Order: sequence, then structure tokens, then C-alpha cells
Amino acid sequence: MAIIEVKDLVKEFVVVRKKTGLGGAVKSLFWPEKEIVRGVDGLSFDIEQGDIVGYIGPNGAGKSTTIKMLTGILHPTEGEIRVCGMSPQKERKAVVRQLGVVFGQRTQLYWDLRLGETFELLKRIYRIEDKRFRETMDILNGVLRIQDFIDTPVRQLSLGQRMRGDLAAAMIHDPTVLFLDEPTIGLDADAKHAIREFILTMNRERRMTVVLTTHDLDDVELLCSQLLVVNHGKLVEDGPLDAIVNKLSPHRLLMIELNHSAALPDHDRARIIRQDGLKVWYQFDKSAITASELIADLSGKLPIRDLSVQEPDIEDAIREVYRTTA
Ligand SMILES: Nc1ncnc2c1ncn2[C@@H]1O[C@H](COP(=O)(O)OP(=O)(O)OP(=O)(O)O)[C@@H](O)[C@H]1O
Repeated sequence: MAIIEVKDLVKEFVVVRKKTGLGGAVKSLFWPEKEIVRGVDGLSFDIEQGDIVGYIGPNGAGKSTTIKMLTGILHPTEGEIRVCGMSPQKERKAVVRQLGVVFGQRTQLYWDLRLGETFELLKRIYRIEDKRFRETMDILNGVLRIQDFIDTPVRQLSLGQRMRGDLAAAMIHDPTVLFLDEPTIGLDADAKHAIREFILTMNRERRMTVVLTTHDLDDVELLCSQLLVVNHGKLVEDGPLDAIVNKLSPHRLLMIELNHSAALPDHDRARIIRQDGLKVWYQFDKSAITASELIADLSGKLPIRDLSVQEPDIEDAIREVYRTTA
């Protein structure tokens, strides 16, 4: 079942073009030159319940604008949105009750409260039963280790602790969909690991749908079952990461190191693209032959000392999507 449905979504912003110089500034004041910028330009997609979806694109692609419309903060210029079957604009309160939202760059915690007090406050605001609250806190403690700093005032938390606190706070009311905007930005390896584990755990244990905006392709690779790639406000790719990478880079490389020099056999579904001393590289199309079939074919004909299969670089593939849709 699609938990998020987006159809022909458009968001336009009216911006005033400032003119240079004093005369220009006066002109802009009295005769502002307005221009319409399309932050989101006809997006349509569905997100299924229980998926972890990477919503990615270069700077200015329209990611934050989309998330703001999905969470009811901004009103679309055109198009339709359904989140959990409701309109985030018309039924904002009911939709918000189903959502957890975390922006990596901004905290939603109460600066002057201790972290634990914040959780208690949220428990009361959302009227969460004691038992459910304790269960949620147990899961959160297990993955995010918030017990270590639960009595620390929010203003004294490090960035990594604060982010763990923000994620935990977004979970207290047991949301159906979690929106995460750059959740690992600026964090060390340990904190990133904890946050990724947290996302996977909540998705597994509570079947939570996660929409993740990130520039960190490790997040995408480690977490996302589906990708939506946007550029200039338009959807340019939609599908699993593997499928997108395969489409853009269908070739794989098999590197073989020989024990001693030997005649190199040709293969009808692979071709030699490089040779360096006792090393040789065969390029093959994954859809035509698997790596193990190719290795089996070559192993009887070549004195193989070592081998490795080289997968295409994900960063190169994504950069290629951005470049070709720029
Ligand atoms: N309030 C606004 N007023 C005018 N233009 C805006 C406004 N908000 C966004 N835009 C424009 O809409 C486009 C999309 O911006 P958005 O912030 O959604 O991009 P993004 O993909 O989130 O970028 P980033 O990765 O840099 O955060 C940009 O051209 C931006 O300048």
C-alpha cells in the first residue's frame, strides 16, 4: 500500500530580483522586478509502507521544498499529496500525528530542558501510555544509548548526542512515517553508525516508513531500499539503487592475476580491456553473464593466482545522473 502519494506536484516561489547600485536599490523598492522560481516542477511518485527511501539530488534540486510540502509546512502551488491517506495541508493535525520529522541542521529539542524531561513532556503532549513509552525508550536506549546523557541539558549536548536525542524525540509518539533531512551531516563514524542502526531497527521492528534526504551516499547504500532522484524539481530516477547503477553502468570488471604468463583466451561474453604484467582485466555485462560463470569458464584455461570482481562506483553513477539531467 502506498503510504505517500504525490501527483503532479508543483511549488513556485516569487522572488524579487535585486538591482545593483543605489538607484537600482531604490527602483527595486518601488518597482520590484518579480520572478517566479519553480522549486518543484511536476513531481509524481508513490512511497510504499515499510520502505526506506533515499530522496536525493544536487543542491537546489527541490528536496527540502518537497519534504516541507509532505509534512504540511508549505502549500503546493499545484498537485496532490496524500500522506497516510490524508492531505497534509487540509488535515494537518491528523497527518502530523503520524509523522516524525528530524532536520539534521536544526534541533527540535527544548534547549533548556534535560533530554529526559523533553521525552516526558512529549509523552504527555501525545498522551502516550506508560507501557508503550517504556517499550519505545528501551528500543531507543538499545540503539542510540541515550541513557548515557539523558540527564544532560540539551544545550550541553555534543552534535552527535543532540542528533540521537532529536531522533529519539521524533519517535516518542510512534510515527508511521519518519522524515529525516541530512541526519548524519557533520557526525563522526560512531554516531553515524548508531543513527543508521537506529533507522534500520525502527524500520524492522515498527515497520516504519523512512524518507531520507542525504548527500552521503553511504547512507543511501547502507539504508535505502528505494531511491528517488530529483534534479531541477523533476524526478529523474525512481527505483532500487542497484537497478539505477546497473542501468547507468552495466559493466563489471573481473581482474585476474596469473601465476605465470599464458595465452589469454577470448570469451564470447567478456572482453579484455587491459593487461599489466601478470594482471588482466575482463569487462563483462552483468545481464549477459555472472561473475562466477565467467570465472568458471576461465579457470580451466588460465593459471589463476588471485582474482577480484570490481563493482561500479556508486558515487560515479549518481554523479552521472546529476550531470546528464543538469
Ligand atoms: N523560500 C524560498 N523562496 C524562493 N526560492 C526558494 C525558496 N525555497 C527554495 N527555493 C528555491 O527552490 C529551489 C529548490 O530548493 P530546495 O531548498 O528545495 O533544494 P534542496 O534540494 O533541498 O537543496 P539542498 O541540497 O541545497 O538543501 C532552489 O532553486 C531554491 O533557491
